[in-house]
Amino acid sequence: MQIKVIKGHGSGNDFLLIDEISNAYTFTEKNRAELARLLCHRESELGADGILFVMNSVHADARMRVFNADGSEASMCGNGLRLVARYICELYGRSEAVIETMKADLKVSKQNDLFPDVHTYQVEISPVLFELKALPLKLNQPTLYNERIKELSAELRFTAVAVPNPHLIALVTTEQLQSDIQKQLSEKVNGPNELFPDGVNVSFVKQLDHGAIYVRTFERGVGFTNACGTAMSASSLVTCLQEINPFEQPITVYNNGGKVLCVVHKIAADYKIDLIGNATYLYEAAVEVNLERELVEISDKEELTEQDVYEKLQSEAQQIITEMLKG
Ligand SMILES: N[C@@H](CCC[C@H](N)C(=O)O)C(=O)O
Repeated sequence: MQIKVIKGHGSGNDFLLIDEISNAYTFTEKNRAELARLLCHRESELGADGILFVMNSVHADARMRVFNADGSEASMCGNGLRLVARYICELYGRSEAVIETMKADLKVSKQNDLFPDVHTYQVEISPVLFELKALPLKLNQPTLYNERIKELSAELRFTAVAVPNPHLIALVTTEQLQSDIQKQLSEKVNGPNELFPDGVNVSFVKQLDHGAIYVRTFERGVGFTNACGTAMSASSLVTCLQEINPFEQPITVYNNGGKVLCVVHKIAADYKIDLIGNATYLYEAAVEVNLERELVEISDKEELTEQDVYEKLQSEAQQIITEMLKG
């Protein structure tokens, strides 16, 4: 079969976007998982952290389904949603839209460029759930806020939160960031284990300055990525709860692929987060795929030039991270 894809990224978290609205594909559920495994494989001609399937919705402007590189489906994807936001706004000539995701309909909108000529979108991250059953995390308590998990680390304190995909977050020192603790414990909770039966996205967070943090995430179903949008949003929330950063003010979140802004809102007893960042297209391609024989071949490809300007943002962000982590 021939499939049209757009390869793009949000903070270097890269995706293949497949439009099931304008193209009459007849994918089965099995096909979507197989496509994710085959096309995202880093040794394939494409390679990505996941696939974003854009579909019609009965009650919203469009529907997003996100599949991780290992073929598992995630309930949400913050960086991916910015790409879908751009795609739908451009498709329908709009500056805002509502996108149906697995567990919520989320508002998205076009924003002023975060950096000259970098397409920028804001997406809503919600609902925010602290109940351990929402992740799920099998501990004999209802929530986990800045606490130790003895099976994972004697020194780190973790917060568990679903937005609504599952996140385990620790505020760490530079030494802990530079050690291999994150890799070890992430592999543990994303392999067969009793605590997180569905796996979890694990983030290490370092405060860099007032209103500025660095977040590195090991993503469930993928491994270390350049950035994870829901993780950066959940991490910003954790710093607000710990009174390190303010609610209702932009927090700059640096990551290995660039930077985003997060604004954490407290509405009565609930929280929601605005995630603002790039939605950059790398190329558009037509791909010949044979799922049975696991063959992928690009038949037509148009390289785009947006990445050239994005790299300026990324190198500025990288310099700041290096300087701040030294200090
Ligand atoms: N990269 C995404 C999250 C993708 C899903 C995640 N790996 C999961 O399985 O929950 C983001 O930007 O939020």
